[in-house]
Amino acid sequence: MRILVCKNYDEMSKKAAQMILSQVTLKPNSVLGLATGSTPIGMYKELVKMYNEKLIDFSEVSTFNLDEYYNLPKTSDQSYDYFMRVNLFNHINVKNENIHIPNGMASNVELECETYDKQIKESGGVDIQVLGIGHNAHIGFNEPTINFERGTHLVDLKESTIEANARFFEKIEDVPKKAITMGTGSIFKARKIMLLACGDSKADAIYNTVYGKVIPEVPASILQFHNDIVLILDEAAASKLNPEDYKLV
Ligand SMILES: N[C@@H]1[C@@H](O)[C@H](O)[C@@H](COP(=O)(O)O)O[C@@H]1O
Repeated sequence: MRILVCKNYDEMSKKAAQMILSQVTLKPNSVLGLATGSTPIGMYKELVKMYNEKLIDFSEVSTFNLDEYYNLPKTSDQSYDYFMRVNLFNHINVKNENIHIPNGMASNVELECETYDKQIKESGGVDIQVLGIGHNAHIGFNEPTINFERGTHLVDLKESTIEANARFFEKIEDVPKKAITMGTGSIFKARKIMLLACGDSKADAIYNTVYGKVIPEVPASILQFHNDIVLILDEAAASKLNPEDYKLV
């Protein structure tokens, strides 16, 4: 695991955007695995800036998002589809047909999950997967559980995740109780993984991800086994790590 620690959120966001820039420059038809949550918003802002400065071209890029709430229409301003359009897709030249986000309103969820996995495979697989992390070390919406799920699936959200995400909704009762998420297995298949975390509320999850046992109760711990993973953290999220294990950037 490579761990880079940045002074603050803005530096973390810039570093992350530079990695996407390098990826897309080297391979213009890259397949990007994208994440939602508040953590990557700064990175998306940087990417939009780079696009406006003509430093990056998304015309051949494909994207696959990690997850979507179940039973929440795309048009809801809390859907991840809406989030991605507002924070990134509406501002860059990615082609609509190259954007993939699980359909949380699918009437046949099993088929939706199978199709999503098939589409990832047919695209050639994810070149770089962006991840945030939940307080309980969930990645995508892979909650702590008793086994690592391979592919895209429907998941029951933990009470703590519902509480953490309630800040985006008017009231906690409005937070969906289920979501469709890529499996830990699908995430792990990405050629490169970049996990972003900021703030001291993520310090324990990061500590367990880096030093803990590799167990499905700590979903992100499986990343210890990936051979091309970088954690980009701010100082607060890295505060429980041994400074010998990271590089200050
Ligand atoms: N499904 C998303 C995750 O992909 C994200 O990593 C997590 C953390 O979000 P935040 O970055 O807002 O802390 O939130 C949600 O649960």
